[in-house]
Amino acid sequence: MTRCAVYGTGSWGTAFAMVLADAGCEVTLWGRRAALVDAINNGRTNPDYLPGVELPEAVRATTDPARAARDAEFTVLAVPSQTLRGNLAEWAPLLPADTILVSLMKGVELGTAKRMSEVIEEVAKAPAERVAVLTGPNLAKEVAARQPAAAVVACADEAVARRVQTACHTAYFRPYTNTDVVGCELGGAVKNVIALAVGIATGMGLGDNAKASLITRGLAETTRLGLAMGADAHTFAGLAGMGDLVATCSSPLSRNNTFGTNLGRGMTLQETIAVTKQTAEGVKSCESVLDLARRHGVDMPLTETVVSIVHDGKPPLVALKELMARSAKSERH
Ligand SMILES: NC(=O)c1ccc[n+]([C@@H]2O[C@H](COP(=O)([O-])OP(=O)(O)OC[C@H]3O[C@@H](n4cnc5c(N)ncnc54)[C@H](O)[C@@H]3O)[C@@H](O)[C@H]2O)c1
Ligand SMILES: O=P(O)(O)OC[C@H](O)CO
Repeated sequence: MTRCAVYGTGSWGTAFAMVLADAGCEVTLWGRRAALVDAINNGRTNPDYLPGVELPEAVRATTDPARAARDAEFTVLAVPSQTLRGNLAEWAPLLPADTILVSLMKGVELGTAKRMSEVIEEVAKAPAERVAVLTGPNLAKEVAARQPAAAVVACADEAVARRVQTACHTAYFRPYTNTDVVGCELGGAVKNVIALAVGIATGMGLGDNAKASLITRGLAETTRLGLAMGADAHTFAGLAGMGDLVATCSSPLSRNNTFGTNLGRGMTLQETIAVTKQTAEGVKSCESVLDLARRHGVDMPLTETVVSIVHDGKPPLVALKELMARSAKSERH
């Protein structure tokens, strides 16, 4: 039986562990808290992140990272993007030498502006051919309810992407493969920033025309950044780009979208953080995405606007007026 280790017992780590188990794998989840690990092993639930969902028998949990790593053909990483480097430095010496590392994360590291696969390669000293990324429109609660979804597995080595695809293919979860790792990762990270913008628009009471315009122009600036970084433009029309933008920007299940809605309704950043129980990656990654854009000389006005509202306290109404007053442009700009 294929052995998988999943590091992170949050909503997506747990939901993806279920997918792997349903696809026939034996999964060990690593979690920080003994009480949660105990609830998973003895109660067959994750009451903190997926209450009411019964976990398959093939999902077990441990607080021991070495035990999780044992004989893992696939090592899946599902912790917040900004803690990955520190977490993986601890786990890397425990991992089997030939394990395939799979990133579920949708963020860009603050300070270095590195994508998660780059952090993994660096910290685990793994070649790109052993690092895969799984992304796409995958709201954890829907996947945990076994509602149909498609995803993308990206890896520089297509054969490795196919191995990951086989390990997580179920009747309700349909992964495609792609070799454009840069494009797939950027699609996942930048959509969180655009979901903040759409959420803010919702909170301000703006209409569907405004939201559709944000989604579309958000995709345009994601694609511009991607092309400057060597990604394939087609990726952004796929599940990692358009697909994830549509899911995240239209679903109240999205933490980024909800975070933006609260800000748009007039909550302060501190108040919004206080009511947000899970990881909303865009809050930190908007700054690292803007950093990436500047490093590559790419204009990303929506990302810049989100940073100015979230981190510089610009009132959303002022930001909206400024965006609308930008000089007229060709759509292909
Ligand atoms: N939830 C989703 O629907 C979803 C879907 C696709 C991708 N993702 C991505 O998956 C990644 C994980 O998100 P999530 O939804 O599981 O988040 P979450 O907030 O539900 O869970 C995060 C997990 O990381 C753990 N954690 C927090 N700080 C930590 C630290 N310092 N060290 C070790 N562990 C720590 C938490 O205890 C928790 O188990 C994010 O990058 C997110 O964008 C989430
Ligand atoms: O809840 P969010 O905003 O982190 O979005 C979850 C997933 O990334 C959707 O694909």
